[in-house]
Amino acid sequence: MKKYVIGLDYGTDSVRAVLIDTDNGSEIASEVHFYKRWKVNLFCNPSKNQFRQHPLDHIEGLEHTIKTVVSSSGVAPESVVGICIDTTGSSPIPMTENGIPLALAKGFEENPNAMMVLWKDHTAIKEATEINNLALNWGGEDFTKFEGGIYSSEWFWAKILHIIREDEAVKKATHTWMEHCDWMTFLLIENKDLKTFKRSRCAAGHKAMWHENWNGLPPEEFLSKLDLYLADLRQNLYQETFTSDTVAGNLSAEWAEKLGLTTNTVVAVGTFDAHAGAVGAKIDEHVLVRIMGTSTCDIMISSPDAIGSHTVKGICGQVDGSVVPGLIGLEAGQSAFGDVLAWFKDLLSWPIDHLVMQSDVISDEQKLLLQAEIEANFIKTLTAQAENIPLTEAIPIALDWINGRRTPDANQELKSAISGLSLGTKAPHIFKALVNAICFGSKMIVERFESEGIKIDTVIGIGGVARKSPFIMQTLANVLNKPIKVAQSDQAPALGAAIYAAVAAGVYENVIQASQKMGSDFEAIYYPQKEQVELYEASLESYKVLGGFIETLTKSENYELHL
Ligand SMILES: Nc1ncnc2c1ncn2[C@@H]1O[C@H](COP(=O)(O)OP(=O)(O)O)[C@@H](O)[C@H]1O
Ligand SMILES: O=C(CO)[C@@H](O)[C@@H](O)COP(=O)(O)O
Repeated sequence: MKKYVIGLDYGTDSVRAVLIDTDNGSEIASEVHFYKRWKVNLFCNPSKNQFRQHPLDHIEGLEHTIKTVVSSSGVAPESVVGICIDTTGSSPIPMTENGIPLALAKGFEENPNAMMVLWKDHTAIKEATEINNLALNWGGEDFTKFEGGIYSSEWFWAKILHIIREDEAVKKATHTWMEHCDWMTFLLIENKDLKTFKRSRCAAGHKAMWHENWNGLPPEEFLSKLDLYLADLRQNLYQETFTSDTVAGNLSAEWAEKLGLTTNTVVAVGTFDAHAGAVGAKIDEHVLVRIMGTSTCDIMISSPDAIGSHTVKGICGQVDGSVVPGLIGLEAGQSAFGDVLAWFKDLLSWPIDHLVMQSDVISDEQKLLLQAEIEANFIKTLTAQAENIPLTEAIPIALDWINGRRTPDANQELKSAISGLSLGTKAPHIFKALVNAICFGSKMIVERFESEGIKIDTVIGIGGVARKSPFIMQTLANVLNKPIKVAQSDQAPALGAAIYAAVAAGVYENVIQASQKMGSDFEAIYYPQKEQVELYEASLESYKVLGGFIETLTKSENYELHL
């Protein structure tokens, strides 16, 4: 009997499922579901950097996408041998004693603090600073050392600390917290015992300071210095963690029926989107896989012997088995990549949204047509014009820190800046400056890996921007001065999740073997252009000077008054 697996990828705006043939990785069916509540900005407050998602958005997406790929593929339910789920992270969810997300419990349905705190929520900057100060000064082990030496407000403990201090009712009603990838996995399987449920190594290691060296999560002695709540919570979390080639459990009878599958299907331990994406793109040692979409994640793997006891500074962690079991997974990234350009598009759209679309001069029907035309050509036209501006023309210098800086050296308090504006600066000049900025931010990550002794031979790009923008990919190849291969798959993270599912179901012996057979091929390669490389080197220096200036300004005593 032929065997199939399902990979599910929960992104920022939507969830995608793919049904994959385990023989060769070919995609038999796929389906996307956009989160309904999130789409209309419910429970979010961007001016406070608050981004929450309702668990019903995730349940609806789970049911719709899996049901659709199973029925549209026409494969026999019993031939679907495994499922694996990846999600964004750190995206923790408060859970009740009965193992349900708090926002599904009576009285908490509309409370954003009872919902999933999305990776890009930066409400916990103060709490992250508190964790960093304690880790450095408490006189014991520095528990941030395998997480780049700086704990981020995007991560597990900082977010929890923030919520429980803000909301007494949520604090009282919450029994445990789960990463999004763990909750989705827990939901599908038969075993509903919170104590024995297998949590993700990837999530725990990169975001919750879990490490074998200190036998799991940071000890109560450390957590209690932050808040007694955290020390109590630790008892309801976990000690052991598992890699995604492991079976978390079999599909429950209830979900098998809902999805049109059988209880023989195994569900693998959950993971993060970027790490799954790297597997979908055939990651290997000395290969940097960049997942370039709303944000970027930069993933590498290294043998434990090569990395030894060295801790790489300023990245989002090095974790045994977070990508490939047996190897150390390294993660870095930018908090905004495509989001920098999405912000600019939004800014330029203001007169369209507030004047053109409110005008009585054109009919509603014409407005709809106009809106569709603008949407189809907005980025395309800016790109075409920006591409034609030579680098020798005055182009502003911008920073990519519009949502703070994830790496190198996390600092989510930083903001973006643009310098070098003149009366001659037009929108395409600023667009080009922003494209340069996101590529310079990428270069800083590559420089950090290399200066820390992690050799990069090949760069692979996956994700929306990698596939949709040859302009950005060419700029990136010039800035990095390295060729970049772009993976063919539209759904590399979901494909990577499917690869984990195939190993968990016993179809392949290990992740590398399965990834070689099932991983994505490549559709394009961008080579650096010599003269451009030299010109970009000069602009990179200006980016570093501007960055240094903004960092100093942010630290200065009176700066907040000017915000
Ligand atoms: N042609 C393009 N040029 C530049 N940015 C783009 C282009 N197409 C999409 N984007 C950006 O890509 C991001 C979405 O990336 P995608 O990988 O599809 O989603 P996600 O990161 O949520 O998984 C958005 O920020 C969008 O602005
Ligand atoms: O930070 C991580 C993983 O560690 C990502 O989940 C996060 O950047 C979100 O990724 P997307 O930009 O939505 O693809």
